[in-house]
This record gives sequence, C-alpha cells and structure tokens, in this order.
Amino acid sequence: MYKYHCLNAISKSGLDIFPETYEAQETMEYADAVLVRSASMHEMEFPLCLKAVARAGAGVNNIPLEACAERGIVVFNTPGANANGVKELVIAGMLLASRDIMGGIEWVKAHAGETDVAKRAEKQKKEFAGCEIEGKRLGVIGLGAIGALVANAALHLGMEVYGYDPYLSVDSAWSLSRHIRHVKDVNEIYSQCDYITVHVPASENTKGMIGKDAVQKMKDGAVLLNFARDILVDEQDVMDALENGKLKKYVTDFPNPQTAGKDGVIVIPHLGASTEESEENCAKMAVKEIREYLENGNIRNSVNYPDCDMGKRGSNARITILHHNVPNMIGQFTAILAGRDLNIADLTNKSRGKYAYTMIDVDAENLEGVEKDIEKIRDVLKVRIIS
Ligand SMILES: NC(=O)c1ccc[n+]([C@@H]2O[C@H](COP(=O)([O-])OP(=O)(O)OC[C@H]3O[C@@H](n4cnc5c(N)ncnc54)[C@H](O)[C@@H]3O)[C@@H](O)[C@H]2O)c1
Ligand SMILES: O=C(O)CC[C@@H](O)C(=O)O
Repeated sequence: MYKYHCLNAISKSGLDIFPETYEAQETMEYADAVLVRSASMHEMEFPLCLKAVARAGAGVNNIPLEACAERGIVVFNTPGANANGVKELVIAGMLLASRDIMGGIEWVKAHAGETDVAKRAEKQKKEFAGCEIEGKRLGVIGLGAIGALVANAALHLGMEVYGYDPYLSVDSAWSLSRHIRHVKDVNEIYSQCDYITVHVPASENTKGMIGKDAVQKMKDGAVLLNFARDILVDEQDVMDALENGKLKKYVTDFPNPQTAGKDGVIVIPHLGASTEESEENCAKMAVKEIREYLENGNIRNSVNYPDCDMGKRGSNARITILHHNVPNMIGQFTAILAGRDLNIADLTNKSRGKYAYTMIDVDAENLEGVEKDIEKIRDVLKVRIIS
C-alpha cells in the first residue's frame, strides 16, 4: 500500500487515477508522496519515508529542490499542463489594461436600479473608452509553455509579436509561429513594445530582472504584465513608473501589500491556472508521475533529478538508487550484486548536475541485504527495491 498526502486541494479527477493500493493521508508523516500546488514547503520537515513531491503546476519556487534532492526525494512538476489557462488570462489582462472594462462595470453597479441608467450610460461611457490591442506590439519574455501560447495567440489577435528567450527549447521553437520576431537582446523588447509580458521561472537568476533599468528603457505608456511570479519584478520601481506616468498599467497575478489596491495596478488573485481544465490536467499529470516513480522507478518531468525511464517493471526486481554524481558509483553497486552472484538484466544511469540516478533490473526475487549494503556506500542518497 502506498500513502500520499495533499498539501493543497488537488482536482479529484487526478486523485481518482490512484488505484486502491494508494491511501490518502491527513498528514505527511507516513507519506510516500506529496501533492502540492502553491503551499510553501521551505520550512517543512520531511519524513524519511517521503520519496516524491509532485507540484501540480509549473513553478517550483515553493519547494526546496536541493534539500529534497539531498534527502533522496524526487520533485516533479507538470510542464505545460496549465499553460492554456494562463494564456487566456494574459489575453484578458491585456484587454483589461487597454479598456476600462472594470471601471465601466463598477459604474453600472453603482447606478443599478436607476430608471434612466441606459441614457446616463450613453453619456458616461466616454470615461471608460480605451484602445484596441490589434496593431500594437507585444514583447514576450520567456517562450516556454505559456510564453509560446501567448505569443501565438497575440499574433492571431493582430498584434505584432517580439519574443525573447536565450534558452529556448527545441519543442518551444517548433511551436512558435514563424511570424514572431526572435529578439536576441531583451532591451529591444523594452524599447519597442507597447505591452510586455514575462513568463520565466522565478530563480536566483531571474529575481528582480525587471527593475528601474528595464522600466526606464520602456516606451512611455507601456503596459507590463506579470503572470509568472511577483519577485521577478522590482515592484517599487514599477509603482514609481506608474505614479510618474512612464507606465500605463501593471497587470499582476500576485497580490501583495505593495501592489494590492494601488492606482494603475490590476491585481488578480493568482487565478492563472484556476480553471477546471488546468486543475484537472495538472492533477492527472502529477498523479501519473508519482505512480510511475513509485511503481516502476521511472522519473518523468523531475526538476531536481534526471529523467530516467526503463519502462514498466517486469518479473525482475528493480533496484533504484538516487546518489551524488561522482565517479565509481556503478562499479560499487555492481560489485555488491556480483558478490551475491546476482545477474543484472538491465541497467541505466543518468545524471543531472550534482545528482544521478541508477536503475538496475536483477534476475532474482530474493535481494535480502542488498538495500542495506548499497545504502552504506558514500554518496548514496536513497535506495529502493521494487519487487
Ligand atoms: N499565474 C499562474 O497561475 C501561473 C501558472 C503557471 C506558471 N506560472 C509561472 O510561469 C512560469 C513559466 O511557466 P511555463 O509553464 O511557461 O514554464 P516553462 O518552463 O515552459 O517556460 C519558461 C521559459 O523561460 C525561459 N527562460 C528562463 N530564464 C529566462 C530569462 N532569463 N530570460 C528569458 N527567458 C528565460 C526558459 O528558457 C523557458 O523557455 C512558471 O515558472 C511559473 O512561475 C504561473
Ligand atoms: O496551483 C495554482 O493555482 C498556481 C500554479 C501556478 O502558479 C504554477 O506555477 O503552475
């Protein structure tokens, strides 16, 4: 029986994929796996039994990736599973910044019940007029799952689109329309675009990447959209730019005391991925990743260990070893098996930065003592025998 714990509400259609051999737990204490959305795990203590954390979503800045790796906990995310939900809200954000839709709706609410509301609305509506996005220039910073969808959708809405991503993946490159202008210097986005939207992961490298310098280079009256993470933007600099009229609007999906309720800021309560479809997609992908790892040892879409796949486990026992990426690890593992006269049917080893993963299929059912012996090897972080 495997045990899992959900730190946030996870869509039932995903949890339903767990078979009867899985049991939900009220706490993490005895869990083999944890499912999480945005809950911060940085201050949490992890039990020794915890083997996997699946982030039902894209951003993993709420999870201590290296601390997990050191404890032999594989962290997964669900790339692309909520990208369409975010794309649609970004388009909505551009429209909200361009026309005073919310001001107009508030005015109607305030005059509800007045018999001459229709006549008064016709007089009042000039106050809420705006501009169209067709023909305007959009700059997309980060052309991954979300950025690529936003860029393509904006083209379809008649915008001219500039895209910047120095680490563009081959998959993203294939998905992008050839009509998107591939920009090599982000300053070109700042200086040329009417709307700028950022879709990069939050990390030590990207924190504060849009601050005073970037804002000063932007066109007067530009609109900045942030559906990635608030820490990517130096929001005090953006507030100053809104106050002095340099920027027209800041649209953000991340409420905080600095931006909530402030003039010129449209703050949405982190709704980018809050659609039935995105929640289902993320939950299903997260549950499949956990099952694949617990039942077969395969790692798909990890963010702290290498992906590694030996297919479905057959009749052989499968030994899986998470370890540091240092020389002579495989030699030590195979020596232990050879010393017991055990035959290796298949073996795979993959590495990613400081960490590596070895999977060994062995032609035997009785592997007594093997787990303990491998665990004693220096630089081994976690050993499992799936049989
Ligand atoms: N608002 C929401 O609800 C919501 C939902 C999903 C994701 N997000 C946020 O959006 C981010 C992006 O999501 P995604 O699914 O597109 O991720 P992704 O990994 O598919 O794409 C990220 C892209 O950013 C690029 N990149 C990295 N550093 C860069 C830099 N310095 N300059 C330009 N490009 C850079 C990468 O090459 C990659 O192509 C997530 O990390 C998450 O923080 C928010
Ligand atoms: O789970 C959510 O609602 C938000 C997810 C989003 O921020 C992400 O990074 O995928």
